[in-house]
Amino acid sequence: MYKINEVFETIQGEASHTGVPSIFVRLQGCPVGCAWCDTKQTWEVDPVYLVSLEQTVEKKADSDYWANATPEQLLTLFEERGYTAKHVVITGGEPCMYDLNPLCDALHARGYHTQVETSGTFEILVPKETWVTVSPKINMRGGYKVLTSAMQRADEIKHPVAMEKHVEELEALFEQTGVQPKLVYLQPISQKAKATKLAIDTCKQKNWRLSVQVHKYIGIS
Ligand SMILES: C[S@@+](CC[C@H](N)C(=O)[O-])C[C@H]1O[C@@H](n2cnc3c(N)ncnc32)[C@H](O)[C@@H]1O
Ligand SMILES: Nc1nc2[nH]cc(C(=O)O)c2c(=O)[nH]1
Ligand code: SF4
Ligand SMILES: [Mg+2]
Repeated sequence: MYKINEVFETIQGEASHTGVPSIFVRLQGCPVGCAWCDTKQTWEVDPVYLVSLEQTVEKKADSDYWANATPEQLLTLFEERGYTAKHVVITGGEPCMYDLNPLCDALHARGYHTQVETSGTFEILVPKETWVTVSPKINMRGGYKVLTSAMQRADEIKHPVAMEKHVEELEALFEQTGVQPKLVYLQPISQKAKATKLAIDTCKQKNWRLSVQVHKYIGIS
C-alpha cells in the first residue's frame, strides 16, 4: 500500500524530461522540512484526512487529504480517468520513504516509463530502468543528510537555488560524496527574478543547465 496525496495528468515541467506528457503520482509524507517547499500539504500523514482513492484530488487544489492504494488500484484509476500519458512521475512528499520497486515494476509491466523525484535523503529503492531525479536537500530543518548512494544512483541532479550559498552547498556535496554528476540543473526557487538571474549566471559559468518550473509559468498543474 502506498499513501497517495494526488494523481493527475499533465506535462513534466522540470529538468530533462520537461515537456513529456506525464501522470503524476504524489505520495504523502515528508520529514525533510525545506522552508520553501511548494508542496507542504504532503508533509503530514494525518489519519483525520484519510479518504478513499477516488476522493483524492485530481489537482484542483492543494489538499492534506490522502488515500491508501496498491499499484493495481492506481493502474485502474489511470484507466478510469482516461489517462493516455505513458510516463509516470512518482513524487511527493518524499517518495523514497517507500520501497518503490513494486509500484515501478507494476507500471513497467503495463508499458509505462517511470521517473522518481527525490531529496536523496532516503535509500532509493527502484528498478534500474527508472529515471532518478535527485534534488539534494542540504541543511534543512529535519536534519536529514544526503546519501552518497543516492548521488551515485542519480540520473540527473536538480537543485533549487535563490542564493550563492545554495550553489556553494551543492559543490561541497559533490566534493564530499566524490560524485561529479553529468547532468546538473539549477531551478530558481519560486520563480523569483533574483533567483532566476543567479541560476542563469551560474549555469553559464559552470556549463550546467537551467530548469524553470514551466507548469508554473503557464498556469497548469
Ligand atoms: C516537492 S518536491 C517532491 C519530491 C522530493 N521530496 C524532492 O524534494 O525532490 C519536487 C521538486 O520540487 C522542487 N521544489 C520544491 N519547492 C520548490 C520551490 N519553491 N521552487 C523551486 N523548486 C521547488 C524540489 O526541490 C524537487 O525538485
Ligand atoms: N507539471 C509539473 N511538473 C513537475 N515536475 C516535478 C513536479 C513535482 O511536484 O514533483 C511537478 C509538478 O507538480 N507539475
Ligand atoms: S524534500 Fe521535497 S517534499 Fe520534502 S520538504 Fe523538501 S521539497 Fe518539500
Ligand atoms: Mg511541484
